[in-house]
Amino acid sequence: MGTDGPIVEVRGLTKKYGRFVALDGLTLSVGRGQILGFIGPNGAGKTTAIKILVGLSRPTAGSATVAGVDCVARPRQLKRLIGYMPDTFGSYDNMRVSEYLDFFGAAFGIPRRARAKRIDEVLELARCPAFKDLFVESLSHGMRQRVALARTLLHDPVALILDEPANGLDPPARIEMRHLLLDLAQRGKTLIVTSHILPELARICDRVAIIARGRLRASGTLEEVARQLSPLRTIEVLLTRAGDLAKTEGLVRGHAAPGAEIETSAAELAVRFRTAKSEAELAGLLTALVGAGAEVAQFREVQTDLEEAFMTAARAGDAEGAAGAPEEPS
Ligand SMILES: Nc1ncnc2c1ncn2[C@@H]1O[C@H](COP(=O)(O)OP(=O)(O)OP(=O)(O)O)[C@@H](O)[C@H]1O
Repeated sequence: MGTDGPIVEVRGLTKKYGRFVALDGLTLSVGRGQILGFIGPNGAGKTTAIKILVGLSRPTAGSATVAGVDCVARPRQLKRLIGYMPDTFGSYDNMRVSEYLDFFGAAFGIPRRARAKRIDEVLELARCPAFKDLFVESLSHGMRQRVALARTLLHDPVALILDEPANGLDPPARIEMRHLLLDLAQRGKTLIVTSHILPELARICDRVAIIARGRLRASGTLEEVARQLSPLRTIEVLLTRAGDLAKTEGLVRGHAAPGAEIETSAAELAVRFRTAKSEAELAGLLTALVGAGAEVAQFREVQTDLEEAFMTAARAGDAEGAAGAPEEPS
């Protein structure tokens, strides 16, 4: 996956509303078949960036391309390459799902004959062929999300931008949506997905980009992002005997930097600590523990979760704002 060079490429993208900078030099790229989780607190600039990518807004500076096509200079060509699923469905009374998709297919300029076939294909892709003859207004929220996804696929775009696709879905519908998105990536689609349900994103994304106050705070795999936001990682030592806890804590304290956070849990038979030490130094600690007779069941790094990375990035944005970033317009 992701071997053909970037499909979506954003360089130095900046958007100002008057003196207010909503997006400040955003640079990122997403490869073919990759899923990028695009996250940030409310007002971070996600929608601003998405609007530029789908050709609905012009940047103040910088550039954005999809499959090499400039999002500003060539909006007609761009619309064929990109599928955008906003977080609202709209209201469509007295319309069956097939008519709804036919309406959008026509808007995309798909000839009538091809349209009928394409509607069956996208309903298959969105795993909802049984919805075809139902009235749109009778669909549940989860069913609508699948129909919206089918609509997004009608013109066979190379890249999909999905705004909060899992929002408001119950757990089974969320799992179904997750499988659908992974399936589309497998088929070579490039996906940019925003979500406030962070554990959900962590399960499907190859990479994440975190923005706050218009600026990119961290990007890469979840592990890389965690590292960019904090050089410290959490190591957990699990023991088999309570009698080894004090000895383990002592050795960890000797190894860690002065004043380092060390937490010992008798209930879990665990010692956890935050450290910036190298792999070789950690291997040395493990050797010392075993040499001292501690029975170590596990010695491992505890992964930072996306929620924690998100909060760190948001706090960095807030601290910067408090230090004098421009105020929002009234
Ligand atoms: N047309 C506009 N005029 C002035 N300011 C705007 C305009 N559109 C957006 N903004 C401001 O730009 C900032 C970024 O907004 P944006 O909608 O991109 O955030 P977001 O990350 O999508 O937030 P959310 O998660 O709440 O949807 C906000 O402070 C917003 O008030």
